[in-house]
Amino acid sequence: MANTPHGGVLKDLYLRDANKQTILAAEAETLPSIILTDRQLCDLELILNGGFSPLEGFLNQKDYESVVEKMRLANGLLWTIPITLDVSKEQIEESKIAPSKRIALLDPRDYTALAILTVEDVYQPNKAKEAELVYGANDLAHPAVTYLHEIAKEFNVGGSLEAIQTPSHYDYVANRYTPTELRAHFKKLQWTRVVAFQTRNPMHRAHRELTVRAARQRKAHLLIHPVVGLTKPGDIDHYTRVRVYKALMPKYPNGMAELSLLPLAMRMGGPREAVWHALIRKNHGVTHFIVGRDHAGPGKNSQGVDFYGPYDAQILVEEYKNEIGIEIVPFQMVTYSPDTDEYIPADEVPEGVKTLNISGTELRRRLKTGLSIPEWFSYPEVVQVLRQSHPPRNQQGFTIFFTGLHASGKNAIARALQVSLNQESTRSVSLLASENSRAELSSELGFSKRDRDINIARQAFVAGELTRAGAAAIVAPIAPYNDARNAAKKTIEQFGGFYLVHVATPLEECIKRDRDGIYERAKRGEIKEFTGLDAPYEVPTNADLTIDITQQSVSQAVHEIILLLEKDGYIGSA
Ligand SMILES: Nc1ncnc2c1ncn2[C@@H]1O[C@H](COP(=O)(O)OS(=O)(=O)O)[C@@H](OP(=O)(O)O)[C@H]1O
Repeated sequence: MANTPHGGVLKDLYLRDANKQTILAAEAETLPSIILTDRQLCDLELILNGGFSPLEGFLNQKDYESVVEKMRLANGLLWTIPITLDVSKEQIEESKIAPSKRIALLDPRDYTALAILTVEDVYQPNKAKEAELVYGANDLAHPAVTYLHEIAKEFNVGGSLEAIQTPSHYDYVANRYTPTELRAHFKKLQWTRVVAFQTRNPMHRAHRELTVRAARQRKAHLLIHPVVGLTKPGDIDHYTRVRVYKALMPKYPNGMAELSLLPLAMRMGGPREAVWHALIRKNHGVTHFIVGRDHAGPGKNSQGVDFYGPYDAQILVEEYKNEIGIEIVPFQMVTYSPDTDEYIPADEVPEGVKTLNISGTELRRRLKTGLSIPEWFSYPEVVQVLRQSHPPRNQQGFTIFFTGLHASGKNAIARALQVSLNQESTRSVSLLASENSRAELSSELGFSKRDRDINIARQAFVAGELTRAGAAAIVAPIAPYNDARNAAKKTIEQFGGFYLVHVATPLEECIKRDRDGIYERAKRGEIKEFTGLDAPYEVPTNADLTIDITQQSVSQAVHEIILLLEKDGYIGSA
């Protein structure tokens, strides 16, 4: 028998409202609407499918205050994380949001109406108090507190929901189960005792060992139930993680474990989040839930101290275990003993016995540099998935971003660099020459600061996309302004390497080298706002390389760039 939902009844609003969905969809067309944020979309999905039972909507003020202060809904039922629909003053005015009004809630990706909210109240949350009581500190080092203060809007709208349709998913659709579907699946498999494992990270041998031990101890089957909604900023993307989980599943004995993806927006709320996670699993029909060390931990606060103690989450779930109604399986991380070639719980390691571990940071370093990842740590199939998503530097894309005055020689160096890089067979090389970029991307733009900034942003966008795809991009605009160059760096470096090369040829030399006589025309006033004459060139202070073509040949300049790329591992074999 699957576990009883929290509050006794599974609030599957899709099932409840199935026979009026056409009418609701037609009504939604006539209503004012709110376009949901990514987090609100995740929350909505779990309210509508019963994952957040007993909630049937977003918290009204009474429930919100009670959850913040007492970890309970106003009716006394345990609930630890406030699930709120935040809106701005402008949204309230525009959509005339007020008690008893009906509002359509739209999917931000395609504006499909997913639900209708009947407004109960509109209230202003005390964000500082929420941060203190729910997350333990009003400290912006906590991602949920940053979200609260910097992303969430000023007001909350409370009210009940009617379900029109589920948000569409286009990835791993077959692995996504609603609570109703999961309960039916357990029934079909004749699973009665199920221990769920929550994760937002890739899984390796230690996790397989830990979950099998938990199943063995409780004579239960296993549900691997990872979060694929929103996790901690900087986490490995869920596409990669799901491929990892799929590579890991065959490592369990046949029939022991199932994988289901949970579209949850995590808050990294430690102890309170652990209780919330347990309630969500209970709603999915699970009977046991693993709570490990530092469950849903956000890391360190602004003083460099951990927000929560490593076992705070275990302590809180233990305190409320009767009300949660799911058996908590507290678990120590397991660690590898090379002498006996086995994994043992960290607290059972005998005195003096050597153990090995690889931290998440160390793993990321090894992936980045292409260093080996030992078999005792992970399965070759898992490592292969991680390597595909984290190719070593010599397979990653990069951008060489030249900046310098007209006729500084940057175009000649850029062209020579393109030829030189073409000798390598590993990447395609794209040169966005200044004249091409102006003609193809920015033909309507002139040379005001605003127009130049837009021109640079467009080139950065294209270079970023090329870099993301693993290519080498070379751009060579004048790019006279610091802020535009810095913005370009930010756009591009999230996808791969970025190098700013300043071709620092002095103005007098540029004028001498200017065969087309452009500077002469500018001096005569035929061209206005010309960089170096009557428009500024802000000399970069953060260039990765500075070249002066009066001192160096084109060949030498290209070689210096090649040396830089080699040093960082972008070219040559690792
Ligand atoms: N007012 C003014 N100021 C600077 N340059 C001017 C101007 N008007 C036209 N040109 C010609 O346009 C080329 C520079 O375009 P960019 O796209 O590189 O400029 S910017 O980065 O947007 O500032 C540059 O050519 P190249 O240096 O050969 O690319 C200039 O000849």
